[in-house]
Amino acid sequence: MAHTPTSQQAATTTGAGSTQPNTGTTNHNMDTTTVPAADGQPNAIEIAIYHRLSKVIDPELGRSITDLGMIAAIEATPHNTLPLTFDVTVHVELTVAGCPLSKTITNQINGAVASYPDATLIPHIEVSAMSQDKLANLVAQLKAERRQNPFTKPGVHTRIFAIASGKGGVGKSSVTANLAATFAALGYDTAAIDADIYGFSLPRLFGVHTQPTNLNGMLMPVVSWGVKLMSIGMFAGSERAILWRGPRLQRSLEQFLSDVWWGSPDVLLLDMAPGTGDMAISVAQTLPNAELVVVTTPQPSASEIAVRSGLVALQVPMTVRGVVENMSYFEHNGERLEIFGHGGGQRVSEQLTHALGYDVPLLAELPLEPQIREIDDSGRPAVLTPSGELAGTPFAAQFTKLAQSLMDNAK
Ligand SMILES: Nc1ncnc2c1ncn2[C@@H]1O[C@H](COP(=O)(O)OP(=O)(O)OP(=O)(O)O)[C@@H](O)[C@H]1O
Repeated sequence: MAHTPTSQQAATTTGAGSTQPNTGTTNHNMDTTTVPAADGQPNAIEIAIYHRLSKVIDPELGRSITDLGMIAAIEATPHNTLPLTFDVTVHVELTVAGCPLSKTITNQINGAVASYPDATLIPHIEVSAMSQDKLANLVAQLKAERRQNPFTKPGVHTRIFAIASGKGGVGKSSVTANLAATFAALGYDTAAIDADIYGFSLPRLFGVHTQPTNLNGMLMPVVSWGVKLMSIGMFAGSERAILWRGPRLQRSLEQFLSDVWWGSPDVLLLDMAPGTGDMAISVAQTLPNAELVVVTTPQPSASEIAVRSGLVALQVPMTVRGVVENMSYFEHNGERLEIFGHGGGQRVSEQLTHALGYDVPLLAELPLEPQIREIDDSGRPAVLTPSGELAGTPFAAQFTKLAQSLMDNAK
């Protein structure tokens, strides 16, 4: 049962007969009928706590936990012995039992209750899972709001960069991972999709060993190093079969877009399969806003095919934003050794500029560094320090410049 606090320090009674806490932060316009008080009659502390909980955001859905219906009940009762102290029990219903982020959410709820300024509150958090019906309603509501592919709606501001290469092994996935990590470290809300469905690399490069949470058929991207990620490589056996409804693999991208709750990222990167294949056409059809970034190494065998991967823009309405040359040189005793030759990136830039009729600049020339491979393979993009900040290395500086030039460059 909920009790109205008796202390004037905890609450003041308004002329309308409703009890309001005397904190300047209270939302006096809040409809108190929505406050799930245990006895249906919310008291001042319960109203104030509900308001404070409306600021707690579910990390996966990016919505307030009160909007999501996750607060099932709040009960504030005076403490048995301590004066001006209340026990506050918050009944939280998570979307899925054993949700990996439950600790984050409950810690935030604890903080919101314990830091209440007008009385001493002792938090008690009771965690359970939503009923199937409630969850189904919530997912239906979220799906209705989001509708299909969220990146093609009018007014969507997400910049989408498809990272392509002609040849495999030139470092396209490594560039995607480091660029995504750089965007996230610079403060952009960043998402990345492994569109390389047979040769997926992003889970390894980001050290992801967990599966995305499946909310009644809507998937939550896995967040690693600040980047929202989705890859076929995150699914094992039977789950993989569920994700790939039917044999039409080309639908994979559409499914990643429409079946995953992305929120509203500033940047979406797609790690494309090597080659000039169907996926590029599929991206152009599904994401008409996508811009292509072509990765090559300096050697002609890579750059010739890289040009072809950029020429897909002649067939579909897609802009090639620029070229990145990877493994350009190896620095040894202050000397730059051009192990894979010279000029591949520049050649791709010139040929695409000529063929497409607009400037396709060479955006970066990245070094070959064994350390980069070692760090990438350890599950941390090499641009980041172990604590997740941008490293103070020339390599991280080059990626920062690359990220900024991509964002500065108007579509
Ligand atoms: N600049 C670099 N210096 C050192 N190693 C690199 C560099 N870029 C990439 N690598 C390493 O080269 C290998 C191939 O890179 P990556 O997997 O990113 O290539 P890819 O183009 O995506 O290939 P595929 O499409 O076949 O998966 C990886 O082991 C990666 O760590």
